[in-house]
Amino acid sequence: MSDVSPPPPAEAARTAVVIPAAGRGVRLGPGAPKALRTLGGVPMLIHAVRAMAASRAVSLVVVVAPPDGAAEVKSLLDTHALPERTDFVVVPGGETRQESVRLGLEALPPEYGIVLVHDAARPLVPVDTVDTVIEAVREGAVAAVPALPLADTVKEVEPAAAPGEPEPVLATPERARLRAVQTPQGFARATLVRAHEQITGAVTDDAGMVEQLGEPVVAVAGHEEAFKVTRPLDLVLAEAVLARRRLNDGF
Ligand SMILES: Nc1ccn([C@@H]2O[C@H](COP(=O)(O)OP(=O)(O)OP(=O)(O)O)[C@@H](O)[C@H]2O)c(=O)n1
Ligand SMILES: C[C@](O)(CO)[C@H](O)COP(=O)(O)O
Repeated sequence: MSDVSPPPPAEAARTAVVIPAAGRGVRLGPGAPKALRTLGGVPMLIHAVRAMAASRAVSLVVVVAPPDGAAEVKSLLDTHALPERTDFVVVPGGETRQESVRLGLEALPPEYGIVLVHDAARPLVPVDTVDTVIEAVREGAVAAVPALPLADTVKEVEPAAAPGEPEPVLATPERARLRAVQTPQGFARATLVRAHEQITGAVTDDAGMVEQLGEPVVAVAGHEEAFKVTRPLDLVLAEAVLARRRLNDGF
């Protein structure tokens, strides 16, 4: 598998990526904002930016930095090697992921018809997954999400009133119909912008907002290495995946 994708067809709509990177990383534990913590000595955000810029279809990456960290993020982008064919913009983020994505969308120049949203917290997504999402949108999907089948059985419960109390199980959804969705999620820009203008309730992903508009969303093949670094154990896994890649690449 190459770590850079083939060039896009000349007539394809231009594609930009918004990377929300403004979260604190509370579940990861005390320390710097999650996106600025290192993996293999390189900030997680830089891994995520490189993963997006590895797609030749991507010509702009908008990084949504921690609200007081835009200068630091700009300096990180200046001091790490990144492809010259890609432009980079940094904007300060907001209180929630949703608000951070909206601020990133507002920074997009008009010529970008396709927008991907990718968590800085998914630093190791392979370029093939990025290209699969872009391809689905180019071929006419309004929204496309990378997704994987589940290994665990999932239960719907009545959430406990206090932590540690038993939770009554309400239902067991049919696992074969469930998917764990990842990022980058890809969109026709106009639809994603409309979703961020109209949908105000709490959501956990951008595709969910598009679903609330009544627009169709398709799931495409995700990848195990696109996992989200959320808790301390995820960092251990991410370091191991990175070490294996470096060994395979011979550096
Ligand atoms: N106000 C926020 C909150 C989150 N994010 C980003 O959204 C992505 C997914 O969020 P998550 O993994 O939940 O990150 P955190 O919010 O940092 O984690 P936690 O909930 O543990 O604090 C991350 O890249 C995070 O930086 C953001 O840009 N702005
Ligand atoms: C967008 C996302 O990564 C899709 O799985 C996920 O919903 C983000 O959730 P988080 O709690 O903000 O990390």
